[in-house]
Amino acid sequence: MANSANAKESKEEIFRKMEETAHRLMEEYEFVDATTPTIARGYTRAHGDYAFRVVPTGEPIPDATFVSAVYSTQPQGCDPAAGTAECILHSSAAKRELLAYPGYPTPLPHAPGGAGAAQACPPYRIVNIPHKGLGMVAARDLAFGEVITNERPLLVAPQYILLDFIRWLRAPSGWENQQVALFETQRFYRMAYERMRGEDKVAYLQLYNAHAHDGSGPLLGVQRTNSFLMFELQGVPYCGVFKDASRMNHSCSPNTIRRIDRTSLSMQMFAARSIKAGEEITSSYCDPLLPSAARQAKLAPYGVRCTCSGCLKPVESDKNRHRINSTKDAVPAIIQWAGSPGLPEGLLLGPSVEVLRLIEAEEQEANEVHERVLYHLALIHDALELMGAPRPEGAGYRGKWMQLTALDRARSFGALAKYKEDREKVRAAVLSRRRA
Ligand SMILES: C[S@@+](CC[C@H](N)C(=O)[O-])C[C@H]1O[C@@H](n2cnc3c(N)ncnc32)[C@H](O)[C@@H]1O
Repeated sequence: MANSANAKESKEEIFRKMEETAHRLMEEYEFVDATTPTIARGYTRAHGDYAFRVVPTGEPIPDATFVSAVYSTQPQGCDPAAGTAECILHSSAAKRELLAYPGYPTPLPHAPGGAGAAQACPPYRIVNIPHKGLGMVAARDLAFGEVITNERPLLVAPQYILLDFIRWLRAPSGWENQQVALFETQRFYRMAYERMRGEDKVAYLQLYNAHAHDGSGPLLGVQRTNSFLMFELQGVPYCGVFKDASRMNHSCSPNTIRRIDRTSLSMQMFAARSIKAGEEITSSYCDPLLPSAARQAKLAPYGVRCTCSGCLKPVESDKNRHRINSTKDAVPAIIQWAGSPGLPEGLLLGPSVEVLRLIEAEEQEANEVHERVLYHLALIHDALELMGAPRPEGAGYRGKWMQLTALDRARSFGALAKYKEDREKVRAAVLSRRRA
């Protein structure tokens, strides 16, 4: 007992020291924001957005080094019932890029009445999960491809802490620099938080914070615990924090597929396989095809020790996942096989079916390799049909691939066009084989 009390004291002592350091260093600097009348250069105000910067007291900052952030509530005038996201953008160019996305802005896809009845009557409940805090469970049986969440983020912000200003902050050590970076980033977040609707403020602060004691501050702590990567702007990755989707716990064998819809600034989670009522709905916080030990190392900062079937039987699972991960684009090989009379019918079919079987055994249906393998199988079966050796499974593979690509409305049109093109190449190859 005495030992654990000492350990607790020393941990608290460390946190107190971290906070003191951040405060001491920040006393040396003056914080200027858009509401401060003294700000002169570079201050922008347009359409309710504003920029701010941090400057050291009494020192002019060269233009090239000042820190600014553009705050914007997005999308504007679209579908107010679906809410808006408060965006912290690292430059005006980033905002221009966000707004210039083709088709932007649109209402959420899967509007109520369609699949998005998900929102009016969610097919999930948020409940306590033993040893995991809150989590999401299926409120009813869900079929492959069903919409689970269909949500706009509460907050969009750069994935990494904006460290630029540390270049001119003369903190004595890397650790102190880090504390100041966390402290300052929290201030960036405060601006965005103040702009949120009341109910969104409450929802945001109710989210779990796994960074409560590392100097992050409550707003940044929630972002670091709950954000999903959404897109890049000017080469900078941006993440979103979601009221409901952020309640999903981790599994290395997740049962959801995640898609970002940029035209509506939203994210959808779909069932990656059948999910039974009461089953936990999960997402993966790391690359699930990494070896188990590497996954556990990536999950440690989230306080997650995964107990999915892959993590419980790592030797066999690592081997299977390595095999899945080795599946490369086989379209050129399929075309070559389709045009070569000497090659057996089952040459490429067998290995593709084997990988599909491993994907199902390892519950990796959410992985992009799943879509790739289904695509290979669709083309192989197209070739077999043209060779006069049709197999009944072909339509199933083709249908499932089409269902998967349709989940991403930005990509589905191009994917179908590529399929037509590749199928044409396969047809030409089979014809040349016949002539040979
Ligand atoms: C994004 S939140 C997920 C929702 C969270 N459980 C809650 O109560 O709001 C991430 C946090 O959930 C917990 N968590 C997520 N997946 C877990 C798992 N597989 N096992 C244990 N804890 C998990 C960890 O505390 C992690 O930092």
